[in-house]
Amino acid sequence: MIEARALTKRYGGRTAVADLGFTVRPGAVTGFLGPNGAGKSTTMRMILGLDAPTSGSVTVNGKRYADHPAPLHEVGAMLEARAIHTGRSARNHLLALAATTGIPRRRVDEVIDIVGLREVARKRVGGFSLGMGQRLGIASALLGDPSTLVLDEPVNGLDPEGILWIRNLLKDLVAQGRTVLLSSHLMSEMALTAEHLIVIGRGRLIADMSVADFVRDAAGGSVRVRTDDADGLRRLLAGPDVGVATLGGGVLEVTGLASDRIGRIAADHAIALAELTPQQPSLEEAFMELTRDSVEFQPPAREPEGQPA
Ligand SMILES: Nc1ncnc2c1ncn2[C@@H]1O[C@H](COP(=O)(O)OP(=O)(O)OP(=O)(O)O)[C@@H](O)[C@H]1O
Repeated sequence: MIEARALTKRYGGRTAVADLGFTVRPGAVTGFLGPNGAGKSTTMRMILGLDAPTSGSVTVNGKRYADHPAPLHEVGAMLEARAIHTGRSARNHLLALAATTGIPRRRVDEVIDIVGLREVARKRVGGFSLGMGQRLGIASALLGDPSTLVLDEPVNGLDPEGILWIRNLLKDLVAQGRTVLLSSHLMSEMALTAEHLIVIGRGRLIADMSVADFVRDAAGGSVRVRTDDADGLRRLLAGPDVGVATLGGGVLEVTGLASDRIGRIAADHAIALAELTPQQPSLEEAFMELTRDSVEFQPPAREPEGQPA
């Protein structure tokens, strides 16, 4: 369990994290999302005691990281997957890490098996692919058998097979009752991996919700309708909460009415429809909409096309 309370970090005059409060619970993968520079890495560093909060607090299993007598048994982390001495074998790297933290040698072979590196465990890490490096990073995080895992962009640069592997591993880890916090800037990836989302922008909390709620909220799109009688249908659809944009070529874009209702109104008035297509915004678009006001650099706003005055 990770709990942040009024967590704030300032670097000089710059506020990286501002008054952040959230709880990451066991048993579900929690995605930590935000545009570049939102403060994800800073927050993760504070969880792991690598950076001190300017004010507020963040605890793992009820205590600050530094107050745990054996923190590696409480929380495992992967911040930079490739920051590993390249001359050593994967096994020797893990053995050295285990030796300095009082973890038994047999745990090294266990984690090597969990991450599927047994075949290459005696090879030099310098020759590892990005995917193998990520597996080794996760093996290091699991070494102390921690109840909480903090992973910064673990799927970055991985091929589809590697992404699927991490996704399944994380599901297994939370099924064992662990707490997993996983950062990403890709909503589409998160929707497949996480069950809960914490979204931040400019260091502040924007959303703390289930992925199911996010997907449901994102589904409020428009409906594209094509007909030879666009003007007639437009008049019939008009209403206080309905928006109808004429896109040309007999195409209307309707908001505020479901497609089945539009089809029924057209049928009742004998208007033939050539097309009736609900337009769902992608999760990525919904995420960008949610964080729109908090991205650091924005392109100039575009005027919507064909919008009636
Ligand atoms: N050591 C530092 N000194 C000064 N400013 C910093 C430092 N670390 C981070 N920042 C600033 O704090 C803000 C948050 O950065 P952070 O790296 O936590 O964001 P992020 O969400 O992890 O972004 P990204 O997805 O790009 O990694 C940024 O504006 C960044 O420039």
